[in-house]
Amino acid sequence: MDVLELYRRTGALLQGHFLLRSGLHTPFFLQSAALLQHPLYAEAVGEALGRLFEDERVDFVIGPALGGVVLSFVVAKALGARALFAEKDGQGGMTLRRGLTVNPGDRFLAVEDVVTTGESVRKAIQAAEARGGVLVGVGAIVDRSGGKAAFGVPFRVLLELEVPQYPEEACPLCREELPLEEV
Ligand SMILES: O=P(O)(O)OC[C@H]1O[C@H](OP(=O)(O)OP(=O)(O)O)[C@H](O)[C@@H]1O
Ligand SMILES: O=C(O)c1cc(=O)[nH]c(=O)[nH]1
Ligand SMILES: [Mg+2]
Repeated sequence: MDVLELYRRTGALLQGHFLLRSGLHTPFFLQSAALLQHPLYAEAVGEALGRLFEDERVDFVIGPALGGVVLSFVVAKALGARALFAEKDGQGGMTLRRGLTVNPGDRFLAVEDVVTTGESVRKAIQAAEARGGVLVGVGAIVDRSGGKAAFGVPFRVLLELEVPQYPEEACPLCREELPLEEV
């Protein structure tokens, strides 16, 4: 599956000067919602990502809201598992709400649309582990961490993307005074 072509085709590959969740700046932003709004593309992505974990006997899939909600659903459908999502808890972490539950010992796969530092998906993992879930893998559509993200379990992705990302003080786009976009 040519994931980058899917982002391009759906207008989800943005170029400019963007502020990332981690505070880093970058000239490239992957707007996954623009891709996943298309059910057929979302389903194809879910099947491709699910296939990478089909031997893991997953009870549920979880992703950090919002980006991880649709993704969790389509991957879970492909794996015949439950689809959960974690939400920001207002204190810097993530939690399960809305009656979503974990049975102690449930094997789970964490999914993320785009991994930059991995902090967001890590918070969703912590929310599920706190309820007794056992992490068996992490999947992402795109890993743009430059090989830095690791979770202590298999981390499998559809696309590894090498894109520049800078701390604010070292950002050349800031030096050029290009307006910073918060997407
Ligand atoms: O690996 P990280 O450094 O944590 O960055 C990547 C995260 O940033 C984006 O989510 P964001 O928090 O912007 O919000 P959203 O999912 O609600 O769109 C994206 O969906 C990932 O969850
Ligand atoms: O790091 C992020 O916040 C991030 C990067 C990216 O390419 N897409 C996205 O939705 N978030
Ligand atoms: Mg997100």
